[in-house]
Amino acid sequence: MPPMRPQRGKTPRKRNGTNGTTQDPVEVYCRIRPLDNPDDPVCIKAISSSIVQLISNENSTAFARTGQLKEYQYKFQTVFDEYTSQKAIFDYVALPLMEDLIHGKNGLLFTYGITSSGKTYTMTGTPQDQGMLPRCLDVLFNSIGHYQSKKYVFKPDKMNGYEVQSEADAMMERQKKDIIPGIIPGTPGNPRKEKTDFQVDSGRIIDPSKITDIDEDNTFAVFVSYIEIYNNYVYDLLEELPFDPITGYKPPQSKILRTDAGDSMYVMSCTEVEIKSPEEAFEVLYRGQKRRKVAHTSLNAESSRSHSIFNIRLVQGPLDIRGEEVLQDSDRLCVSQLSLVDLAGSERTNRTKNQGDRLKEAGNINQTLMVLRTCLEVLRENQKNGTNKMVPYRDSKLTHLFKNYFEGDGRVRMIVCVNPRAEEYDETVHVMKFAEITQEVLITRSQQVKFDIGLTPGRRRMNEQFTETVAKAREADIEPSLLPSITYSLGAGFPNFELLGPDDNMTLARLEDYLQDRYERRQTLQIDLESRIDQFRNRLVEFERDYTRLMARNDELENILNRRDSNVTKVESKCRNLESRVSTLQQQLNETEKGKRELELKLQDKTLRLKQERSEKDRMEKDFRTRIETNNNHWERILDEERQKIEKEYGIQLKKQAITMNKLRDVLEENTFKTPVSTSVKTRTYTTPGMIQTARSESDVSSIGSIPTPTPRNRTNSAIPTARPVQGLNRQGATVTPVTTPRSTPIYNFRHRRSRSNNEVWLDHKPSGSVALDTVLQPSLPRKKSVTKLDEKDTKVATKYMLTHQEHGSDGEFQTKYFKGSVIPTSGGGAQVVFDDVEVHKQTSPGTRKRRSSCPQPTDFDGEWTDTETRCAVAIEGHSKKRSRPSPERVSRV
Ligand SMILES: Nc1ncnc2c1ncn2[C@@H]1O[C@H](COP(=O)(O)OP(=O)(O)OP(=O)(O)O)[C@@H](O)[C@H]1O
Repeated sequence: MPPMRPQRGKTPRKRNGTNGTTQDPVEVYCRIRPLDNPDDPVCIKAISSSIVQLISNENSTAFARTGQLKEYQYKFQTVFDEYTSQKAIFDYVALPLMEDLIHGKNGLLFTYGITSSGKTYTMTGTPQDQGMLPRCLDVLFNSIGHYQSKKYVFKPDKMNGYEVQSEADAMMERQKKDIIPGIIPGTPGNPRKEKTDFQVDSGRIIDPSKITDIDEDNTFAVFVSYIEIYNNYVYDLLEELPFDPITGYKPPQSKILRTDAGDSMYVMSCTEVEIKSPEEAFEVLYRGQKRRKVAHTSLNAESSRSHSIFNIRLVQGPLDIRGEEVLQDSDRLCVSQLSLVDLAGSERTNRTKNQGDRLKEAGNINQTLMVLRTCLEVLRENQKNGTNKMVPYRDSKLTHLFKNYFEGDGRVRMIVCVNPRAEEYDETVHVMKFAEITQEVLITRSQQVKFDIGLTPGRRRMNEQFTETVAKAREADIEPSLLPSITYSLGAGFPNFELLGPDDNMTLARLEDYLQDRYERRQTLQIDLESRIDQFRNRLVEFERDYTRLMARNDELENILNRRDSNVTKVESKCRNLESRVSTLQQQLNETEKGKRELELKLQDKTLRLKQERSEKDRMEKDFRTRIETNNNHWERILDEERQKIEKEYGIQLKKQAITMNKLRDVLEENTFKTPVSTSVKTRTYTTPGMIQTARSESDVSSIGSIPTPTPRNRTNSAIPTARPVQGLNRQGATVTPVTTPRSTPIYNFRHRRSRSNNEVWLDHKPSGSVALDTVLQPSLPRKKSVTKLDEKDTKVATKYMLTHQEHGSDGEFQTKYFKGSVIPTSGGGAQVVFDDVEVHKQTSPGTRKRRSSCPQPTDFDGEWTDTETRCAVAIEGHSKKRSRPSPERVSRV
């Protein structure tokens, strides 16, 4: 690499023409902070040294949207789990940036994450467990140690650069600023020193790391500045605020960003404090922190409400040729800068419940982070697609200030801080996505800075050695020039040999002596040097031999170590796999148990409902039975009443008939006329089987309005005995039991018998209270007159008579009986009804109905019913033509 001139002291500068230069992605690290309560569920865990696993939960938005639990894995440069110490993180992340700083390169380290994820803790830490920032300061001062320049030798030029002052000027300024104001404590030039958290007596543990690879021919000065970006305004946290005895300190004014001559961004008139020790730096840090906007929120007791930027600037100036003083040339200065940025945490206002100022702050914080994200996205897109979209750096102060870093003027590292609490899942997903984008942004690698300005290297050492030797010689009262082998100096400067004239032999002799002396000394030094070179070469050979041996040994050990490391890695990855499997299984077990519990609950619920249904059914059944019983009773009572009424009427009629008969008998007796009763009875006997009612006499028929209720029959069709005399045949029509009651023999006038043609007129007698049936099967009465009460005149027009009677059957079903008969006029001018058919309609509930088998059982019928012909006839409403004899009781089942 060609030697480079150190750059002039500026903040990172945009480099043009990055073609051909190496680019590195932004290095992103992930740190998972420990839980406040170790038993809390987590949403993220490290599954290897570079991979984290993010797992959603039932409360997450993703689960609410998809109903599924999701798992994502994200890869980082390195993942630091909750057990990683601050020191380890510093060594890994910040120490290389410190090396860069000392080697003249710029760096940007920022912490990013949601509120309370440990950003401030990682950046600052506590005195007992310091974060990146105090450790950086420790390491810096450990490294530059006594190579520091005297105070005020380097001086900020207020335009983002530095000037060099002579030792004398610097001393004057020291006296003016530090020594004189120090006599009067508390004056503005020397603010009263305040004890800081990080002071040694507070138990602070100094980080012992040191960077040894340092250019000793340079002299160093450290400057720090501390700014914050609050609500998109830049404030200088180290600014001395003007004090008014009445109103107190004036509020700070926001600063503006400017571009310097080299196109680099800087905060104009920002205070830069030169510090000579870490303690001085902590004092400054503490002073700034007191001014920083921090507030209590529901998620963090001390939540940063602003983005804070702590800049460490290292100014390096080369020593002069003697290695004594810094070269008085500002162009030879090299300034490098490390910016340590503690971003404010992104937060969702619905979670923090912030109001007023806090809400406004949160809005600004989120806005700035959003701009940062957009800038990185555009940068990535430009780099990937070769486009040249404008990156909106100017949309926020933060991105505007760090524009140069993203355009390739220093190394950029980010620590993504994560709070593993399960509740933080939704926000952590966004953080992870941001980290993913950031890792894809490429930054041009800074080139190595060489501090070669053409002067002999090792000047400082030589000068120190010389000064030391001279001091020793003076102590021993020896002329330093007499110690050539030690001092390696040709002596004091060339004396003033001014020739007074061409004959000034004395001066010439002195000059000759001087030159001789100088030549001899040179010879001596030469010989000494050669012998030293020989010695050195021998030692070098020895070292080389040792080195080769040690290298071989080192290789061996490294191999062993690598093997061990790989074993450890394997075991670790196995452990992690097992752990993740255990947790997956545990999760499955939990889910299964949950499902089981739910099913058990459902079962209990169903059993309960079943019980309720059963009890409801029982109750309904009981209710239904009670209603049937009540209905039965009701109908029985009505029928009873009806029967009694008819009987009563019938009794009256009988009495009347008896009187008439008596009168008639008297008349007959008087005329000595004898009626052949038995013969007439015989001739008037019906031959129709199934006839269940006989007319008694003409007077009986004339009072047909009180037709008696048909006599119920038992299964064998034998009439159940009633009080009234009945004459009829059994179903077979074999047995005729004529009633031999001479006085009540009905007179049947065959001349009045009407034909059974289609001109039949039915008298449909439905006593009031009959229930209308909506069944399919209904008696077929083509022409009919419906009456609820029988009137004598109705019998004059009707040829057929049908009485409807409804009751509950033996099985509890509702049945309707239709008693059918022919209305036959009597010789006396009245009418009689001869019942020749009974139709029974039974109505059964489908639930309780017994299903008939397709093949009828013999027990369902008796007698003639079992033959096919009869069975067919049964199914037909009306009368079969083939049936010559009407059955006494036809049963139509509905
Ligand atoms: N690695 C850790 N070890 C122990 N405690 C931690 C760790 N990280 C964070 N904490 C603790 O968590 C709390 C919140 O941390 P911190 O203030 O650093 O969060 P933050 O991300 O800076 O939040 P904000 O963005 O609101 O400022 C603090 O009390 C801190 O001590």
